Amino acid sequence: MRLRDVGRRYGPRGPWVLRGVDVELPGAALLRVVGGNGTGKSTLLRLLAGIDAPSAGRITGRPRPAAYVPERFPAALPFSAAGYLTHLARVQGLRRGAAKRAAEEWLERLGAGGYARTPMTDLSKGGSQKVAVAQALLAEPELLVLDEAWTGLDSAARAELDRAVAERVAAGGTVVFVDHDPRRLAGAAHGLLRVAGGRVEASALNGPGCGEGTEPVPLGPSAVVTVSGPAGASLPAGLPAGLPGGPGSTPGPGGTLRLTVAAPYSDALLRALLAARPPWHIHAVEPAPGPDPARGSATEGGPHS
Ligand SMILES: Nc1ncnc2c1ncn2[C@@H]1O[C@H](COP(=O)(O)OP(=O)(O)OP(=O)(O)O)[C@@H](O)[C@H]1O
Repeated sequence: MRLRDVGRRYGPRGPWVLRGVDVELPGAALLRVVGGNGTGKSTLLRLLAGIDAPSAGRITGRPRPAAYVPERFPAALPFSAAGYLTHLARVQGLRRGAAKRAAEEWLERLGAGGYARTPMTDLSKGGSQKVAVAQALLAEPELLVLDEAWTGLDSAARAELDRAVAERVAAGGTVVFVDHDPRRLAGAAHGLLRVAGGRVEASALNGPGCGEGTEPVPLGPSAVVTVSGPAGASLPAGLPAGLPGGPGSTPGPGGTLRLTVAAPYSDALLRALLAARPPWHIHAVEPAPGPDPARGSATEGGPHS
């Protein structure tokens, strides 16, 4: 997806909020948008999601389907939570049965199954935020745009949204998010979009071309996955490209490789390794060692397959 000389202002004589924005967003990437208050982060997200059109310039190659969780979700809708999501899934092209199942599955995953039949107008702020998140995940979007989507969710639902984000990226999608908490998905993002003075500056966080000072600080918990490759694979050069979470690798015992990844990415990383042809052999998945190096393995055992 490419933004070329994009500008946005509200009203024909309004001040330019964004101007001359020229960035390209990669696939299979998690991108964090940062910037001071009122600099235009939400404006940029609405342009990316296609909710607003640019006042100048062009946006091309938007992945489809695209989905968006707005900062403020209109909760006063004449539906139950499940009714609303089923309706949206139908609009997105799912058949009646599949739409109902997708709605129920996402409400369950987010811990909102108990109020699936509750009218939207009666939902708590947290309940309505779960519906806001569920509506964006129904159609397995290739582009997912999240504006403070974790705000108002309980910790289990926040962790579920982290997992859903990792799944979208593992499936080759682009996820762009803003969050006031700098620890949100810290260590997992592949790039930064910094909004300042009406401009947007993109920088890579993992992989080649990392700018100095833009390395992610791994504040969140990490997992270590010990693997060995298919026979004859050279380590780590033989690792499949574009692994979820951009894991770091260090040599492990007995010719194995230890991959360190932000915890929300561990399931997606395991799936990607097992889905590789030929598949990789998983020896252990354990929390990254804390300050105590004597801490043992959590799930040392045989291969997962
Ligand atoms: N619908 C609108 N009509 C008029 N002006 C708007 C509208 N939406 C945003 N703006 C203005 O555009 C500027 C950027 O707002 P935006 O919400 O995009 O910034 P932000 O960085 O997301 O802010 P915050 O950090 O407070 O969430 C602000 O001056 C805001 O007042």
